[in-house]
Amino acid sequence: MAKIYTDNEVSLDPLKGKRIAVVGYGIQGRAQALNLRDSGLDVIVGARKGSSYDLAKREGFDVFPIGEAVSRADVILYLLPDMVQPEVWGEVERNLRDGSTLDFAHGFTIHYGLIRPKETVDIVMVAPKAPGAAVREEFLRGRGVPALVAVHRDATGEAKARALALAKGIGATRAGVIETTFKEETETDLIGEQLVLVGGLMELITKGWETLVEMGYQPEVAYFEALNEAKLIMDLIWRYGMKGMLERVSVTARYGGLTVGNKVIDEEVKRKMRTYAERVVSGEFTKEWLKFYKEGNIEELMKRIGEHKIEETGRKIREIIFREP
Ligand SMILES: NC(=O)C1=CN([C@@H]2O[C@H](COP(=O)(O)OP(=O)(O)OC[C@H]3O[C@@H](n4cnc5c(N)ncnc54)[C@H](OP(=O)(O)O)[C@@H]3O)[C@@H](O)[C@H]2O)C=CC1
Ligand SMILES: CC(=O)[C@](C)(O)C(=O)O
Repeated sequence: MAKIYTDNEVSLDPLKGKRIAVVGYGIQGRAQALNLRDSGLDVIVGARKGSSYDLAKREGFDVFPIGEAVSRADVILYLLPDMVQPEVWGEVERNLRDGSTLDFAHGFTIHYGLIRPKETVDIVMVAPKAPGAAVREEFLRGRGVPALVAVHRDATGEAKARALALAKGIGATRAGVIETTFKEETETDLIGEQLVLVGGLMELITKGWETLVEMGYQPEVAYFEALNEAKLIMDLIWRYGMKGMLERVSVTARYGGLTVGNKVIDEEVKRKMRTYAERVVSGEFTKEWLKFYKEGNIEELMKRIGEHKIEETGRKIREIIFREP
């Protein structure tokens, strides 16, 4: 069983008296900066001029150009998009102080050698296993989201203590933090988001919805069934596990789910999962993603699902379900 660090085992002391620069005030940057500040730590933000810069200012942070923020900090959270990190790296590297700690929320650029920090800085990772919105929302509820921590290089002799303190500062030790490596976090995160969390879920839901609609059922009924209720069932699995969920749905659903589910998501699906997982480990996915990032257009890819009929149905339903009271 992996060692899971929890709140009472971890101290913020390694970060006391240290200035933290959060570079990038986006999905993770904003959530982590707000949580760290609420935890009583000294936080500044590094951002380019634009909407994130303006938001960070509005939310009370001292905001600096990225290089200047880095030069002022002892601990730097490098929270730009993975593919952007190498492009901005020069401005960061020129301003990194010896003995500082460089933190990542995903191991991608270090694991694949896209950036190579100088020997005099720590390289650590605190990777929330959740979207940024949940990192903030759970923190405000007095809870936290689990995270992974890793030390790629310990130049200061304090790298792990600082990483665990960062995990505590964003609230992750309230849930639990597992120590890993940059390799394990990077590969499991890429595999998990492709096979299950993003790719797998989108396709399972849309193909379930399409099946119902093509059989002549109302799209809205199909949406309630295949998407809206999926979240509620997932909540049960999240809180009570698979068996706990089964104990909280009808006996008919229990039987149907247990006897049909594994015929739809069968061994052939699992074989394909393994194929695409190996593609991550071999580096083939990253090579393809690097090429697409340079030559392709992610917005074009987004259009494919954004224009899917389920989205049209969903927009209408969400306007009603989430209407202001
Ligand atoms: N999204 C998530 O929930 C999770 C993300 N992560 C990891 O966290 C890290 C940050 O990702 P995420 O928060 O999604 O990033 P975002 O896509 O939210 O972008 C973060 C910020 O980067 C800024 N930015 C984009 N391009 C540039 C540029 N060329 N120069 C300067 N600033 C730029 C944007 O500011 P502007 O407003 O100026 O465009 C934006 O605010 C990544 O390593 C990611 O893998 C890990 C777990 C979950
Ligand atoms: C939210 C999360 O952890 C993801 C899906 O891996 C990501 O956004 O990179």
